[in-house]
Amino acid sequence: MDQDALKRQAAETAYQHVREGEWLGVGTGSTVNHFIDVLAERQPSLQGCVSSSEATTERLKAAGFEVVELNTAGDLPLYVDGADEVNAHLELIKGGGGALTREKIIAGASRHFICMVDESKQVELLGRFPLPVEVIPMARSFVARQLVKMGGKPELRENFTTDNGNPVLDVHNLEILNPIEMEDRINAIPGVVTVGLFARRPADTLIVAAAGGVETRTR
Ligand SMILES: O=C[C@H](O)[C@H](O)[C@H](O)COP(=O)(O)O
Repeated sequence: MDQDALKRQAAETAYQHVREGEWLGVGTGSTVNHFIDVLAERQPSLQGCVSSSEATTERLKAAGFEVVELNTAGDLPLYVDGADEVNAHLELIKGGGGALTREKIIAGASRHFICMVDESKQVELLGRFPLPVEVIPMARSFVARQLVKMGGKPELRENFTTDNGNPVLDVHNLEILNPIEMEDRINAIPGVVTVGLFARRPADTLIVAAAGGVETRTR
């Protein structure tokens, strides 16, 4: 089975957690796009959606769903998103699509965070996927130098700014032995908007689609 079919299976499984009449937080990326396709087909009568990116907002609206600001919705019962890497503790690397900051805000505001991945995203140690760090433009070089001191190799994501208008540094070669400590250290560098490590707010439920079937794990 190809990766796209696995993503669709993970999305179908995540859909089973969607409740009519409630708010729904929706993440960003190719796996989430499958989830939005499922929403578009089933047309649940939601209270409304909160979106983590302009791209997701556009897709949700095209599928007929109302998208409101998080400020309007308040805390959410459910947030569904993908990830670039996940470990056994359901800690994640996110931000391959650059939506990390809004994703982390919505995850923080949600009671239940479901993460959907295909089996290729599972790792023992986080960090093989370059760790995205969104930075304030004037702090870009300063933050990069601090990341080098931490043993990383930051690369500016070319021709890219986030929905918040900021650049992203993709940090290679980091040994993330303690994800919570690493998240705190990087977030403490002045000029960092968000690091794409989700260790302080890991997923609550992980849906892994593999060739042998879909597995659901909870923390
Ligand atoms: O910024 C993007 C998000 O963190 C995505 O959830 C992540 O990059 C995974 O995306 P995909 O489902 O396309 O692999």
